[in-house]
Amino acid sequence: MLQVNELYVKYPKAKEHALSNINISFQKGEFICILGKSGAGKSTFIRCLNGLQRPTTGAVIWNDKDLSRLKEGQLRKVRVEMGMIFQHFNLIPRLSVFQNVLTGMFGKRSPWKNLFGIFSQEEKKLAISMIEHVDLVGHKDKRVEALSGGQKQRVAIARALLQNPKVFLGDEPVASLDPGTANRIFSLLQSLHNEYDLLTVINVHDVVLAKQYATRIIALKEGKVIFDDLPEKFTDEVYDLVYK
Ligand SMILES: Nc1ncnc2c1ncn2[C@@H]1O[C@H](COP(=O)(O)OP(=O)(O)OP(=O)(O)O)[C@@H](O)[C@H]1O
Repeated sequence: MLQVNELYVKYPKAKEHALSNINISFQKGEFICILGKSGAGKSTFIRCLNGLQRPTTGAVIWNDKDLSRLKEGQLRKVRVEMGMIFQHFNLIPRLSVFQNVLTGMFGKRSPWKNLFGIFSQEEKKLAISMIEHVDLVGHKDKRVEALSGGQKQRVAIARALLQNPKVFLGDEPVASLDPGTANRIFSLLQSLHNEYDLLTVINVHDVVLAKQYATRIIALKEGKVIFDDLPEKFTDEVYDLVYK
């Protein structure tokens, strides 16, 4: 479904590659957690999957298209199929929950409709159903800046879902949340993953969360894959290898 071939990324002026020789195949239905120390390359990797980061060499193949060869306009279309959530939510703080969720449709509509905020009844209904899905109905008209971190991440999840994505990507989506809230967000992601039959790929610091929710764990160290297997195979010895 999504494939990474001989992927290398080197940032301008950096001495070392941020990612080296990554070869991975992802299948629909997998719930994958990416682990690794700070600076291991997790964020760079996840951003390569939807073309936010261009590889220096190598390919990211999505439905027979090599994303690294697409122009920015073509990439934007592909990104509609890949919902993404972030550590700092990337919402518009002064807009309401409802307005923020509606922006998830922007990639599919004409720019002038977006500019004037014109949405059909059907589009509005869909946005409301996503807000229900993430359990925020009572907060629909509140400004996002008035919400808690966990609620903000729920808004971001609803916005990403409104794109009707096939892939769900998360770049440290629970790093700013307390452990209980982080667990509830992962539980929500897991149930949406199952309901919408997605491929989910999430970077996470918390090994316990990864082992609880992932169907497959990939660990990076210094830009290389050093573990790619079932969560139960992620033993204490592997932990030491990854984090020491
Ligand atoms: N824009 C950039 N310019 C130069 N170097 C960068 C840039 N972004 C990341 N790097 C470097 O690339 C390497 C991988 O960074 P990346 O952010 O992908 O790691 P990470 O595993 O996501 O780290 P963290 O958990 O701290 O977010 C690091 O050495 C980092 O310093």
